[in-house]
Amino acid sequence: MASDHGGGGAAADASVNNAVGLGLRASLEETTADVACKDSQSLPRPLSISDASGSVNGSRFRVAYQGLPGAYSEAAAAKAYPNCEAVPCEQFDTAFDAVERWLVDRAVLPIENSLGGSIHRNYDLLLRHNLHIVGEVKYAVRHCLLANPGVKKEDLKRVLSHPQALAQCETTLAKLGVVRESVDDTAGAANFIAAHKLQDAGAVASSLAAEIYGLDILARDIQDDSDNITRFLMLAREPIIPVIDRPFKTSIVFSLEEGPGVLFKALAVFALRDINLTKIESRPRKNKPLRITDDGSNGPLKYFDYLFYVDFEASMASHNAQNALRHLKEFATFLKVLGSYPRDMSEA
Ligand SMILES: O=C(O)C(=O)Cc1ccccc1
Repeated sequence: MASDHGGGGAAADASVNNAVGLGLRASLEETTADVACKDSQSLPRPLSISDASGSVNGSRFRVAYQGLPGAYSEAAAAKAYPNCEAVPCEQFDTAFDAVERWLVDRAVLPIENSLGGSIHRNYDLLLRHNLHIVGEVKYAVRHCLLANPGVKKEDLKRVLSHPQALAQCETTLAKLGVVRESVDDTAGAANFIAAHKLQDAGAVASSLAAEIYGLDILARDIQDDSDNITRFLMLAREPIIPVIDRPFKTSIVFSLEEGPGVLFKALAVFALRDINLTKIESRPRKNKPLRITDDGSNGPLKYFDYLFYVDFEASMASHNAQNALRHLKEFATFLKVLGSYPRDMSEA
């Protein structure tokens, strides 16, 4: 399992060491599952943006996630940091702020899914905040169709869930002929239908969410493909120190000049050094969406400006990766290393 904490490996983690110094290290007595299985009345209240008191109340390693207990991000946090305290947050920004303000040690961010593809908004968040990627986990998501006790499939007129979950269950939901409604997280959908005792609405969420919110499971494994893997990133205030004695991955973001072959040239810096790319994603450059160039004869031309997010299989501690990035810097108009971290080699 890929973890930047608790494994005692060679990747010295500056922020974990800080956390230990401040007494924030995870205790071993209570697991995240223990926390998640308490009844919903005693569940931790999600952090909101106004929770700036800095009241770090215990000694456990704290991992913020967006959503309510029973969300898949909570399970991903537990996979990455087995004895952590998973801290539910209303929004991703709250989770990121909580790390920046030392309220928690890590934030978890779902970034891509084998069925639904990239979670674009979360790519944008990586640049908006100044956190570092320190780990990744792949988690096999198994969706259930949930409803209040007594409600049958035929009663359902609408189904609520996270947009990725709805997309991953498209075939099942289309067969049911229900209206799909997007909400912030899967467990939030389960909580909503339970709290409002809805008789005509279901939720797509985990079996744990069914248990927590007292719902019935009408169907299990309703995702379009049984191999439904989501990749989550672990974010911290400080980068980890990369090593070369185990498989590492590095995530970067860059932008390029306009012109023929520029992306080809950028990707060649990796190909020339035999560095394998595992992901490329382009996003509009939000603070500078258009590039204006003057080609002389036709006057000013407007082009869309893009950011390219690339993951490659090498550690920033390797000369190969350093040379590739030095080469890329020669012609990239912007380049940032988002993190160099151990690859999750586990079965999802
Ligand atoms: O809403 C959740 O439970 C999440 O953690 C986000 C998500 C949604 C669907 C698949 C994977 C992660």
